[in-house]
Amino acid sequence: MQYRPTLAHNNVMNKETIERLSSRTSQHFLDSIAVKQEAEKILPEFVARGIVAMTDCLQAGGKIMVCGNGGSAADAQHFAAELIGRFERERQELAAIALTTDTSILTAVGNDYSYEEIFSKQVRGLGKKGDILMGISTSGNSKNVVKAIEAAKKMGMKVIALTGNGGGKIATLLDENDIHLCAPSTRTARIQETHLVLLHSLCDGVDHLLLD
Ligand SMILES: O=C(CO)[C@@H](O)[C@H](O)[C@H](O)[C@H](O)COP(=O)(O)O
Ligand SMILES: [Zn+2]
Repeated sequence: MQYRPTLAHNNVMNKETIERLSSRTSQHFLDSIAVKQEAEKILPEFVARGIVAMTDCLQAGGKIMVCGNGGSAADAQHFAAELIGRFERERQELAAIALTTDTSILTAVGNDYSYEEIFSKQVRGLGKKGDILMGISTSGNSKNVVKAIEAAKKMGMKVIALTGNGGGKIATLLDENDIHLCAPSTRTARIQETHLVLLHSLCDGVDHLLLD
């Protein structure tokens, strides 16, 4: 593929290009704000239910397992890090594990079974009744997250699902014991940006219940 010459290549500060790129960035901010404003109308009560469920689980000696693909794998790790480490305040370590990080497990299960099984086998191996599985999928359709949720529900675990796009297949797997946080957008980037606010709200709420 041949790249078009850019500002850097011809070293000319092209005003029209800067304006066009600035305008695209402004639009990203505006679109992100709009989705978050819509989410603020519908999701806080469900986030509150998620906070109570997580705090109950942790106080009873349970743990939170988190999975997702791509940007959502990064979100899973980000969230587990804030529970094990800290969010905004010092507190005890909270039992959380991202199922996206052990490359030996991921490659062995992906290679020997299938990519669809990479999270579900960890859920069956590490999970127990009373734990929570958090599945993050912007489409709601990633098969490895779907299978992890199916495995968790079979084991009597509560599920917190962060989705978008109407919830996809994942929406059909959840019941009244579970918590569904569905970002009101069909665009992956916007959904991911909303998920980050949801994850930080969950951290904040757990800290509030534990510390205040
Ligand atoms: O971050 C992005 C796009 O913004 C991508 O890496 C994205 O996470 C990947 O395409 C994922 O495989 C999408 O999976 P999902 O969110 O639909 O479950
Ligand atoms: Zn992304």
